[in-house]
Amino acid sequence: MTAIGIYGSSGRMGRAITEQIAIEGATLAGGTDAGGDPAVLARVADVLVDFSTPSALGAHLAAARAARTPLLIGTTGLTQSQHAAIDDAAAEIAILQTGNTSLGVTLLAQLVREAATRLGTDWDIEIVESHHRHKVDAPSGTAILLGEAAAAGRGTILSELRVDGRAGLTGARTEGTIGLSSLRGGSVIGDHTVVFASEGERIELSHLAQDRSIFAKGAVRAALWLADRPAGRYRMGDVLGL
Ligand SMILES: NC(=O)C1=CN([C@@H]2O[C@H](COP(=O)(O)OP(=O)(O)OC[C@H]3O[C@@H](n4cnc5c(N)ncnc54)[C@H](OP(=O)(O)O)[C@@H]3O)[C@@H](O)[C@H]2O)C=CC1
Ligand SMILES: O=C(O)C1=N[C@H](C(=O)O)C[C@H](O)C1
Repeated sequence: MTAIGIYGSSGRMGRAITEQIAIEGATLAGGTDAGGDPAVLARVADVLVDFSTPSALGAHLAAARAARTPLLIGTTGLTQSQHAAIDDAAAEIAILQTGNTSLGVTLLAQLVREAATRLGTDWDIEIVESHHRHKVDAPSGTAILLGEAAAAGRGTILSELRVDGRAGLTGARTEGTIGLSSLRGGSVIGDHTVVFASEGERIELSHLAQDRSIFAKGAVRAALWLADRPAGRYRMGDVLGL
């Protein structure tokens, strides 16, 4: 039976994934938190999931690579150079990196891409996300994922179009840009709305997470799928056939 190791096992997501592994009758190889040994866990696990913190990514990638153990990266707030390090490691092991492991957001990203493809640049795209007061990164990994889907629908990459937050005398909106805005408060698990706004009409595509178990279910499903994959960088869409 496939044994799953968890980096960040005592955190909110680590605990939800531990519960999900038990619900599915899968096997838990063990877990680490700050100060743990990622290399030992990588050697005993068949597949690893990382829901910890960006500063730990380098050590987790190195451990997974050395042990040749596939790795699912759910941690958000990653830099461009960390994405380059993931690409590098994916030449040797199977890696799935995603800002959201839920089925709903994976489908939403497809819908957003489709809408952005069909609607011209006179339809402004704005992404609004809300999360609990403990979240340390903004905008959320999901907002970035949805922004990337919208940008892909417009035939480009998010960094070409992205506008983060707005304050002060900003001037009028530049056509074709994609705005990202974040709210933080209370216990919100994770809400995302992609707004397509034109003259006289507006389309809003939303996903509202009501329980962290949706991420845990997707993470366990993706980890079991990833365990047997050859080296390469994968997406949730590959797991779910979307
Ligand atoms: N992709 C997705 O679908 C989702 C992604 N996330 C992302 O997952 C990450 C974790 O979220 P959440 O569980 O809410 O956060 P928490 O703060 O609750 O948990 C983070 C965990 O990581 C541990 N940690 C810190 N440093 C290290 C380290 N060097 N090695 C191993 N573990 C370490 C912490 O341990 P300690 O307490 O000892 O510091 C803690 O147990 C965030 O980036 C979040 O955005 C969250 C939900 C869904
Ligand atoms: O930190 C969280 O809680 C979440 N993080 C992910 C993100 O940054 O998008 C996914 C989910 O929205 C919950």
